[in-house]
Amino acid sequence: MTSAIQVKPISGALGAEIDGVDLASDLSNEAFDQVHQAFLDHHVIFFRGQHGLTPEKHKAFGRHFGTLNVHPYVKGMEGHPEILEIIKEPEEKTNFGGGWHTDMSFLEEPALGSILHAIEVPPFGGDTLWANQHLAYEALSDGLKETLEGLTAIHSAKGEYGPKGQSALNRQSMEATAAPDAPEFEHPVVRTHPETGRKGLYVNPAFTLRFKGWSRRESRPLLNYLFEHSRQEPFTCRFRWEAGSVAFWDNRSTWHFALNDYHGHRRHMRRVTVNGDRPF
Ligand SMILES: O=C(O)CCC(=O)C(=O)O
Ligand SMILES: [Fe+2]
Repeated sequence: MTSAIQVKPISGALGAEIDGVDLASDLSNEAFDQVHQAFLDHHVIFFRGQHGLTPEKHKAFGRHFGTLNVHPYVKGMEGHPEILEIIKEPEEKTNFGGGWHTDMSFLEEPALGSILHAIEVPPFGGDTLWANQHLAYEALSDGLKETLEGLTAIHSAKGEYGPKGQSALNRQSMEATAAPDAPEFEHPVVRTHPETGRKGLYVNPAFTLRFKGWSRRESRPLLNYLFEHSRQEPFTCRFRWEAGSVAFWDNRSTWHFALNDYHGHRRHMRRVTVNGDRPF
């Protein structure tokens, strides 16, 4: 049987739009395999016009890939604890996800992927950017690659969700709990993707605090170098949302950044987060 699914890359680095899939319908095994393969090949995939994706269907699609996460610090949607309502009201100044990060690297088993559904979008702005962390790793010198291979990093939510955090804490439209005592977890700096075997950088500006066995001050210069390196334009793509658009990204191989450039307008998204495994 031939399939109507089409995969159209949106940049040379990562990201592809998928045509011919209704995420609210029961996907055939063949369609599901194609979506999964596109996800692995392109690291973030986009679907347009998914107006029928109810909270139940959104969760059902996520469950194809793993169990669903209930965020430890941000309150979920009424009746759907696994769904985060990411809302910015017109008068709010800060936004959720407004700095480069990968979701939930502060857990022992960080998120595999996140599935974001646009409910209401501003007339301009509010785009999201992604950065391919395989490309970031591959662009490093052999010497630095070798050094980083031997390093472990400490991740925690205590900064972002602590007193000076940039996250959802100071926002009215999303209820977040302060977590100044959030636990620390160790992850390798160079992570091997569990499904493709490809290596990538796995540190990020939001949740990586320092290298294991190094002080914070010692870690800062090298971490800052990696943070600047990893966000370079040739590693990125940028997506323009419409109501009904869906993005499904791989948190094991990408960073993302939600632009906050639509003051005076409302933006409302819903996210389902798929649990992942322990990085190695
Ligand atoms: O609102 C967005 O575009 C992305 C926000 C974010 O970081 C997330 O949903 O994980
Ligand atoms: Fe995020």
